[in-house]
Amino acid sequence: MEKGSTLISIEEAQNLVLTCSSLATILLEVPLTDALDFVLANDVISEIDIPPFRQSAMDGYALKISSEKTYTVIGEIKAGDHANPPLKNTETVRIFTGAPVPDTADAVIMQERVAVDGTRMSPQMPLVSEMNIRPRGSQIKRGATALEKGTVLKGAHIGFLASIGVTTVTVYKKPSIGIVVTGNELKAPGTPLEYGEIYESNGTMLSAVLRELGYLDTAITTVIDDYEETKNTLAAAIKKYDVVMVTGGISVGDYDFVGKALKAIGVAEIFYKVKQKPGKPLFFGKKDSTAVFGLPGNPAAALSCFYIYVYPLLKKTEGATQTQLLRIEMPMLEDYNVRGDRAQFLKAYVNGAHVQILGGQSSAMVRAFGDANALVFLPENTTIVKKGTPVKTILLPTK
Ligand SMILES: Nc1nc2c(c(=O)[nH]1)N[C@H]1C(S)=C(S)[C@@H](COP(=O)(O)OP(=O)(O)OC[C@H]3O[C@@H](n4cnc5c(N)ncnc54)[C@H](O)[C@@H]3O)O[C@H]1N2
Ligand code: MOO
Repeated sequence: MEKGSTLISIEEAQNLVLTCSSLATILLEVPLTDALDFVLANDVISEIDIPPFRQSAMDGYALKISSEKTYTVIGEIKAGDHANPPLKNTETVRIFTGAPVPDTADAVIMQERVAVDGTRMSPQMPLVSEMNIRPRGSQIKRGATALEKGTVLKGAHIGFLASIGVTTVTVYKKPSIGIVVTGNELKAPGTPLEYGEIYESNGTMLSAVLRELGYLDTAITTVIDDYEETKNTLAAAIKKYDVVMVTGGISVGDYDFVGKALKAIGVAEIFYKVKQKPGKPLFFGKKDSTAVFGLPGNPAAALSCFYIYVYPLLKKTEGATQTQLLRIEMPMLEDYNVRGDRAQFLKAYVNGAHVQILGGQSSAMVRAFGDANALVFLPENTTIVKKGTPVKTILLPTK
């Protein structure tokens, strides 16, 4: 344990974030076409069978199976036709994929497996009852749950809901998110840098990452290292947004005003400092219904804390069943010598059957995050991880 501070464990911190976050109370009815990335607030019940009729899965011939070797072609049914001709024992209809299979037919034979001579059709393979016919309701039955409450709507879900005729869905309102970046050294890209200055990138990065995840109600505010200004800016952000992420100014330096300012404006500290690398000085607190994260100023540390702590809170707030990023075990591609004794999150690339720890792990360097599709978690006091050893691998969202 560090002198003069109480570092909590990663697990403790993650649990505190989840127990202290509350579900959105505002529900929205949105057109299905605008529902991507929202979370369903109700189960969606299908009002129809899908497919709504017995449907041909092949281009071929629909028939009633008999002992006859040859059938007479009496017509044709294509997708979208409403015909339902009664078939006698030795009759068949030409049929196409997606077309309704006549009630009297019990098999469809694909056209590659028949011999045709004028209106005479002879199957060239054994016929099996209901072959190449999609039963009515085989994808979903009327009255069944199509999608459950808590589902994060992806493109495929939107397609599935469209297929059962849904036009609007009830979803949780997504949290609004204020990003406050602190530091005298920060300049907006587009202006020349004076000695000692850097370009502001945390706000731009976090807002882009939020956009990737479907959070669009966000804004960035910049504040200099001044106690009064920090207090005023944070108080205004906390009043306005459901979640506030501050970056920088959370460590122990004389000009790190964020902690003091948050306390002064009445943000209750839930934890400050976590036994992890990067992101040791992470702060989490609450004021009224607003969750406040003090993220480290170092860009890669800020992003790492975003995925491990802020992401689950956002997901829980918007009602998602799955709040954590997916975790798998993957064998290491190469040996890795660990620096430091804190538990670590390392930028990594899952490549087929292995995971590779990327170069450029410094929390000041964000480049490797761009190449990463995962974070490898190594518990505290790990010294070396040998090639082939399975490690906990957290998959980053891909877009
Ligand atoms: N005496 C100690 N010093 C530090 C400790 C410590 O325990 N004792 N912890 C170090 C660790 S770990 C981290 S992480 C940083 C966190 O410090 P802050 O959160 O207070 O961040 P700053 O000092 O304001 O900035 C750190 C670094 O990041 C750059 N930065 C800040 N904001 C932005 C931005 N919006 N865009 C781009 N870059 C940004 C800033 O210029 C600094 O270089 O504290 C260590 N120190
Ligand atoms: O923990 Mo700091 O977040 O290493 O960079």
